[in-house]
Amino acid sequence: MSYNSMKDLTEASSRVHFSGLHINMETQNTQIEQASTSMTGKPHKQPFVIAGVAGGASSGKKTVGDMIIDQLHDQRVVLVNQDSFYHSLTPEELSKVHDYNFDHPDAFDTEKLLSSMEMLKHGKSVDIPKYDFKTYKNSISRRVNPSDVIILEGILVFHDPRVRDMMNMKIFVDTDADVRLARRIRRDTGEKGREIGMVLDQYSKFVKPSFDNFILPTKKYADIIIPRGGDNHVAIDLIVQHIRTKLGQHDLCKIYPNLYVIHSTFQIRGMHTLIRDAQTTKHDFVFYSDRLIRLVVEHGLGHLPFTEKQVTTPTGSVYTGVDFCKRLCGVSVIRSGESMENALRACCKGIKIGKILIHREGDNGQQLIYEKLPQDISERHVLLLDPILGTGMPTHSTFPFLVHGNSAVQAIKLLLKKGVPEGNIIFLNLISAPQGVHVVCKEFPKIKIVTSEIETGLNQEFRVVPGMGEFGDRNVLQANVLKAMEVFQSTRSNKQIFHRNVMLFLLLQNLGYNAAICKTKWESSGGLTSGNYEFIDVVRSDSGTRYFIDGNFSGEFDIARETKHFRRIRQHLSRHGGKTASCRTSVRSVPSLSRRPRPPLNTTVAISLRPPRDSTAADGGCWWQMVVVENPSEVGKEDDDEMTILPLM
Ligand SMILES: Nc1ncnc2c1ncn2[C@@H]1O[C@H](COP(=O)(O)OP(=O)(O)O)[C@@H](O)[C@H]1O
Ligand SMILES: Nc1ccn([C@@H]2O[C@H](COP(=O)(O)O)[C@@H](O)[C@H]2O)c(=O)n1
Repeated sequence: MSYNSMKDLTEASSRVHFSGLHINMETQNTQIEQASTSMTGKPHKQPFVIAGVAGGASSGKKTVGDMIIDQLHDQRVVLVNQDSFYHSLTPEELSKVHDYNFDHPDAFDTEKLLSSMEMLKHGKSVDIPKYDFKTYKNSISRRVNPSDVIILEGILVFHDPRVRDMMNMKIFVDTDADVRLARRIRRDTGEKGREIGMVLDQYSKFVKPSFDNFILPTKKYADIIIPRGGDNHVAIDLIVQHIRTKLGQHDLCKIYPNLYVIHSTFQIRGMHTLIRDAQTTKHDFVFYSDRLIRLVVEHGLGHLPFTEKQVTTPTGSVYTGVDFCKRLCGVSVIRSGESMENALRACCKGIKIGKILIHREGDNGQQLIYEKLPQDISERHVLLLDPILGTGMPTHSTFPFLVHGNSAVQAIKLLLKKGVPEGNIIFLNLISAPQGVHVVCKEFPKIKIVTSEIETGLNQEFRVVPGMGEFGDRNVLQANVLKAMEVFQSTRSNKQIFHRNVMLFLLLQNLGYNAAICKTKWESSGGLTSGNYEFIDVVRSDSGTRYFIDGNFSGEFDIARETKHFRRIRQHLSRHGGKTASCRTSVRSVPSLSRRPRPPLNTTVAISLRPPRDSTAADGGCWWQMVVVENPSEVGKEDDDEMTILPLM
């Protein structure tokens, strides 16, 4: 299997991959062949398989090509014949046609063949000439559109190395010379209306010598040699199976044999759709991401070594099976990796799980690594857990500030330092960016990466796209808050007790968050009514990101007379947690709110929408007030997105 160059394949591998339903099109005798885009309307990706079929004239190349197309009836396949690229004969050549060698490489316009294949390979339609064996000319063309599989068939398709290198699969049809000659006589005297004497003359003068000199020597380039051509159904079945496998794989899997993307089904795509949707509820996010993680974990466990084991069944029969590998452990990269621990524990009862925390310190991006790993880790197989593989940048890279992805490289290096053999590490991701895959697979070729989807890439902020947001934040904190809410449901009516319980629960889980009850109180002044507000202030210990947890956030905004504007804000706040900035935006979307001073960047913001007693500032009945509480610990930080609001309805 080879792409034109490694660079081509690397580029292709960063693109969106889609495997799904395809339109079956007629591949011959049509003026327009194949649709240019898949049914999704997405841009065409590089064809996955360019199969070259070579062999002597009348060996059955076209027959084999047609049989492959027939079996790949649910895929978009196109057959291109090398015959289409025969040079048209000049009047002079035509006058001495018996002396013309049609079996010599120079008889073909190989440059045109190459450029046409390049076009198809890069997803562009191309006009391919039609050759007329009676007039010895190519006049009209047929439009061929790009497809997922391109089959190029012809006596000399393996001759030019540039054409050969475009092929992912090379097939040589090996049919006995006498069979080929018999078929040729029948074809040339019948279809082409030639004299038998002329056919035999051409055979001995050009066809046979060229076969021996140019065609047979290319047999060595073949990946598969098919004896008996179209009669060999087993060989054709195997070829079709291989093409199907390749079509279902991500391009990156072709570069890195240590990368495994779990087989995608519509069920899996459905779960991905749910967890990637920013509107998905916390419950659904946790539930479906957990289901997907279990699949990744199970797939990863499948890569562990096993020993054969026989057991006796209750019927007294002997069952020959396998025994799981016992010496294994999990290691989660804190914090997002912790969200995978439950799934691992569910699959491997009592498994030891270590932790690695890569902590960024200061603006120079200097990293500190904390670890708590099993003492005998060097003797274990390690399932390294991190749901998102992002940049994969190694340390001292151009982007020292990036912790995501970098953490993967750092964590692996630490495991190696602890004596874990590289081949004993299985890195489990839920989603992986191609950039991170390149870095990890290149630097650690013996590590296996198991993931459920490969992403399109990274955006300008080096975040994985399409991605699913900060996984750890969406999952670990939310999962624990949800758990706490469930546990302390009975105290929910008393907000003070409920908040204290949830706060203590979070602290006791040792999640790497600091939590405190935060109370704000304000006096009435300048049109604002006095009031107070309480929430749980959660701060991520490493990055300092703040979260604002309120057991009944939307309840704060319940008023008797809701207006359209008011409802819009309330819905926005109750649907999902938003960054401070988006919260401000929505507040600003109400005209009178926007006239109020914008809170400074270094403050914690509490927003209350209770009607001020003496207010005349009504937006069609919507009263509001905004309270800005200075947060001394945040002074100096100018990050607008430091605080995230997680309303819990
Ligand atoms: N296995 C086969 N048994 C009988 N006839 C065959 C077989 N394979 C091909 N043929 C016939 O031989 C001729 C040449 O086959 P084709 O597939 O066009 O060969 P090529 O493309 O190598 O020139 C065609 O008439 C075809 O029908
Ligand atoms: N005008 C022509 C052009 C080509 N040939 C013969 O066709 C054979 C290649 O076609 P296949 O379909 O069999 O691959 C080759 O052997 C040429 O001699 C011809 O006779 N006249």
